[in-house]
Amino acid sequence: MTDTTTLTPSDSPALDPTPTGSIAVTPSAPLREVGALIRGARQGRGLTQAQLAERVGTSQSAVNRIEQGGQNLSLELLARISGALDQQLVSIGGAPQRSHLRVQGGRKLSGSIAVNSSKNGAVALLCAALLNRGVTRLHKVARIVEVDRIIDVLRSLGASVTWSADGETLEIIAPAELRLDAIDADAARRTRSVLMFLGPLSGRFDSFRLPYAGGCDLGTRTVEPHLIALRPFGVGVDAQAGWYDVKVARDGRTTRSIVLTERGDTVTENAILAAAAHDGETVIRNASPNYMVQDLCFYLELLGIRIEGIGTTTLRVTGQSEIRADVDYWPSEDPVEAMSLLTAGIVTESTLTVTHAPIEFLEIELATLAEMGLVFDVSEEYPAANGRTRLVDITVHPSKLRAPIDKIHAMPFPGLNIDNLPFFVIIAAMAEGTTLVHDWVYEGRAIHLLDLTRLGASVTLRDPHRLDVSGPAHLSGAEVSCPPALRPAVVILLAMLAAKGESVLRNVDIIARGYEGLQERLVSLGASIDTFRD
Ligand SMILES: CC(=O)N[C@H]1[C@@H](OP(=O)(O)OP(=O)(O)OC[C@H]2O[C@@H](n3ccc(=O)[nH]c3=O)[C@H](O)[C@@H]2O)O[C@H](CO)[C@@H](O)[C@@H]1O
Ligand SMILES: C=C(OP(=O)(O)O)C(=O)O
Repeated sequence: MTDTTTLTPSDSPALDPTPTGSIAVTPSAPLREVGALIRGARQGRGLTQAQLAERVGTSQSAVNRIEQGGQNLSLELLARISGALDQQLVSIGGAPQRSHLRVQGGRKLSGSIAVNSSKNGAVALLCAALLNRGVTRLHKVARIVEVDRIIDVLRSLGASVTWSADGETLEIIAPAELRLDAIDADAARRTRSVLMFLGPLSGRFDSFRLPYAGGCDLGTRTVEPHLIALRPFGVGVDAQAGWYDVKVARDGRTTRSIVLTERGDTVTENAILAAAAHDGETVIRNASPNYMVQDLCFYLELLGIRIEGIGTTTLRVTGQSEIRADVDYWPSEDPVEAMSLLTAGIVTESTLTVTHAPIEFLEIELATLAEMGLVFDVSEEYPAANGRTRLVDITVHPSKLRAPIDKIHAMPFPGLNIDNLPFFVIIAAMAEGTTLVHDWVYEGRAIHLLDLTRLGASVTLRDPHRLDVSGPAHLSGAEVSCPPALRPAVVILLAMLAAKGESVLRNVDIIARGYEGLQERLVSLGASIDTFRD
């Protein structure tokens, strides 16, 4: 049997702090049994009720009621608890269950929606917080699974990481002594970002171990650039049986020069973190000036680290072996989420406003869209809560789109963001003519976008990096299994919003890795999306 929660604009499943009026109760699974399942899974993760409550955005007493079977549960809340515990919870009939979405497509969206802070900024800031012996308070961090994974790793190392009762603020206090042997290798292996512990830890330890890094299924992503970047700090890494064995040979130098072999985002962050953790001055050349790197730099400046050249490809970082500051920081808004929401409006031919869009990191995307005939308005700029990032509101209007003359390809910032490139595939599918989309960065991301053909889009693979996309497509509903890659998964969901009739997207849990409440937020704009489990 299938349990279904229907979400429509009028009953969007506000995950209120103490969920009462639930949308649907699983009739076949008595609440007590569900409560016991949650208790078991929570205890298995070594979490207290209060810690689970923080992650879900509810109160400890609500978790207690849920575990006792005394609290009605919506499937949406169950999915959220599953996400917080990183585990499929409800297993009606035995097999572990995954979430799926049923989309009634072809509806226009309307209204306005604000962009959340970014996944990629958040993970860098969480790793950076390890450097600070004072208290770091990060405000409005997105409640996403990727953040939870890093929090799990930080907690396993002995850090105190707590969400405020309103779920708005994350407080991180690094321990006096890190418990490196107790690292949660399981959580660490599911995120590539754990690599960014290399930089901070190299400042504090002469030898340590880190589990291999994970991430989306996008093809091979080497760690070599990270090792090259950290060599000037004496960092040597031996990769063995799922672990990086790291040794740091200190040579007393107080000036270092690093030339990055790739202008990668996390490698730049690792180099900055290592430079911040070491006394003296480090010059980093071929640095990425991308949004998450800037976010990290703004936070480090608050910690007292001097960084010249923020937003450029040459950074001069003056580090300190002892950093102790109590700081509040508001991570900046996510250009990739902004692009996702803009795409929702574009492909459904809606008038939709996306507020709090970080314009510096969307300029090329907007210029490309303008070439494709998109009609849109951009508001005056206003500062983000961090006081540094420039924001705008962007309103897209229904437009007759055409293929651009030239291919669309990504470049390190200030080029078109590689994580925004997949959204251009569905946009190109709605445009008149043929567009060549070139993803030279990832060996295995373009292939996931072939799933759009299931909905009637004309997308063909020239080779693993190049897609020919012809339009305009008249999409119609279909059943698709979610690709194991975050952005392609969201692209398929957005295409389903545009496709006439009913679509089903199976196994959508990966979306929660990088987006907070995406389904609910699309529903609040007029989309019809049901969440269900088999
Ligand atoms: C947590 C985080 O912030 N993740 C982002 C970060 O990952 P991250 O910084 O980990 O990206 P990688 O280092 O894996 O780089 C992505 C791919 O691009 C290649 N490459 C990169 C730069 C370059 O100058 N030349 C080159 O060939 C790499 O070899 C790799 O195959 O950057 C990626 C590229 O913007 C984004 O997709 C990820 O969302
Ligand atoms: C590729 C991505 O992230 P990660 O580097 O975390 O795998 C992404 O955000 O699309």
